[in-house]
Amino acid sequence: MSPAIENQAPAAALPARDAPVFSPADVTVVFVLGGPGAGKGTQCARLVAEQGFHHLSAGDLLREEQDRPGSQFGQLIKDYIKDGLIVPMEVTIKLLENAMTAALKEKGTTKGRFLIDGFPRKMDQAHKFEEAVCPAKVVLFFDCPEKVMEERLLERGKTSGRTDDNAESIRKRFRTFIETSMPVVNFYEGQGKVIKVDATPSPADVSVTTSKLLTEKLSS
Ligand SMILES: Nc1ncnc2c1ncn2[C@@H]1O[C@H](COP(=O)(O)OP(=O)(O)O)[C@@H](O)[C@H]1O
Ligand SMILES: O=c1ccn([C@@H]2O[C@H](COP(=O)(O)OP(=O)(O)O)[C@@H](O)[C@H]2O)c(=O)[nH]1
Repeated sequence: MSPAIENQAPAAALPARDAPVFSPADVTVVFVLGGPGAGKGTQCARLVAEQGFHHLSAGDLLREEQDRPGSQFGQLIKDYIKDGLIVPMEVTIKLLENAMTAALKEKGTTKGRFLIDGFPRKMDQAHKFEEAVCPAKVVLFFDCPEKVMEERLLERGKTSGRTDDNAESIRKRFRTFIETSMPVVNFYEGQGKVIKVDATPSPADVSVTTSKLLTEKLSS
């Protein structure tokens, strides 16, 4: 099943609901946050291999929808990503919900563990996702200085083909991260849900720390 969304106004993509679609008794959601280039995708891939999580990258889902022939949201997504801005939440949340439903259906189960990578990046997304889709159990936060992230992104930009891995878009993404996404990390920190990991060591070393802390937190 494709996670594509029907052509309609963003707000209409997400109907009001009395309860989340998935129960936290069945579905474990781990939000994975960190600045652009902190290594979220890299660490998610390792957690999938080691711990059998299902990995959903909000950015990847948006880029897929952007490229889907006939998508009403293609141009909108393209413009927001290039400018490092947050796409209207209804679009992203619907894509995530569809992808979660598809993943569980494919496995023929109602139970699953998801790494939701690069989301939520804004407080309204966090509230809406938890209310309409599924409450989150843990937030993994990869902490990395801008200088290191910038170097990684410029290097990634040599081969990624991404329209936002260039100096100007990177500057805009950093600003959005500080102004809009860090408040989300701080909000969950206040709820005691955040695991903060230093993202500057090698991928293998970051992975060892992440795996250990995540296992401890999920079993506490
Ligand atoms: N710990 C690390 N040390 C050095 N380079 C890394 C590390 N983690 C990731 N990278 C590289 O940095 C770039 C950004 O990593 P990525 O996982 O795509 O970050 P994000 O998903 O947070 O944007 C990639 O090219 C990746 O190979
Ligand atoms: O919930 C999300 C996640 C991503 N994005 C957009 O997708 C871009 C790339 O995000 P991704 O997580 O793929 O990459 P990162 O910036 O973390 O390297 C962001 O800058 C945003 O423009 C968004 O609008 N909403």
